[in-house]
Amino acid sequence: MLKIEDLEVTYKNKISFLALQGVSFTLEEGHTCAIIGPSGCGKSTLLYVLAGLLEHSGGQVLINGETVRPKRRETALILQDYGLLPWKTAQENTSLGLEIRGVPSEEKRALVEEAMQELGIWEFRDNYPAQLSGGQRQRVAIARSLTLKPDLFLMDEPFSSLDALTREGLQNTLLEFWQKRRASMVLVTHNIEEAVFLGQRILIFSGSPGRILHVIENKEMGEQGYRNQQLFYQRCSRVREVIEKGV
Ligand SMILES: Nc1ncnc2c1ncn2[C@@H]1O[C@H](COP(=O)(O)OP(=O)(O)OP(=O)(O)O)[C@@H](O)[C@H]1O
Repeated sequence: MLKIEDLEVTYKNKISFLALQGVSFTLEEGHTCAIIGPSGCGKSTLLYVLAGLLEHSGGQVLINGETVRPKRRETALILQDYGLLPWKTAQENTSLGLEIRGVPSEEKRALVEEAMQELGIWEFRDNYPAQLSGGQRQRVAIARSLTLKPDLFLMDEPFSSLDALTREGLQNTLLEFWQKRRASMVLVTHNIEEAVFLGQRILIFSGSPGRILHVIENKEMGEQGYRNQQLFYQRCSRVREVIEKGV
C-alpha cells in the first residue's frame, strides 16, 4: 500500500529546515502502523507528505505503486481539531466531502446515514458542533471521511484532546471499524498505550531531523482483550524504554 524510501523533507523559508531525513518504511494493504516520537520530530510533516499536501525534497513515496499525488480521493486525513464548520449540523458536516464531489443527494443521504450509524452519532445529526461533546465531534470528523470510502486513513493525534474514557471508547470504535473494513491506517500519537493498542507496527521517531529510531512489530494488536494482557504492558514498557533511552 505504502512504500516510503529514503524520504527527506526540507521546509524552505528564509532559512531551510530539514524536518525528515532517511525515512524508509512500508505498510502492507489493510495493515496499521503507529508513529510515535518527541514533539517536533516530523510526525505531522510525514502525514502531510503522505496526504499529498506537502512536497518532499528527496526520496520516494509510493501509494499502490504510484507516486503520491495531491487530493487522492481514497486517502482520508483526520486531524486533531476535527475541522467541523460551526454553522452546519452534524449531518451537514458529515456530508461535506460528498457535497464537494457533487454526489447526488439520494446517494449522499444514504452514505451519510450509514457512516453516522456506524459511528453511533446518527441520533445527534441535527446538533451543531457546539452542541456535541469532544468525542462526538471527533466521530463526526471520522464519519465524514468514511463517506468517501477511503482505503488509506491518515490520523494526526485524533483523540489527543479527549478525556481518557472517551479516548478508550473511540480507540475501540476505530479498532472495530478497522477489523470490519481492513483499510490501511497510519496513526500519529503521543500516547504509548494508543500506539500499542492500534499499531501492528510501531515506528519510533527521533528528532531532529526526524528519523526512524526503532521499529517494533506488534502482531498481537487487535486480539480479543489485548489491552488487559501481560504482553500489552510489556510492549508499552518496551516502547517507553526506546523513547527514553534510544535503544
Ligand atoms: N511550515 C514550516 N516551516 C518551517 N518549519 C516547519 C514548518 N512546519 C513544521 N516545521 C518544523 O518541522 C519540524 C517538524 O514539525 P512537525 O509538526 O511535523 O512535528 P511533530 O512531530 O508533528 O510535532 P508535534 O508532536 O509537536 O505535533 C518542527 O521542528 C517544526 O518546527
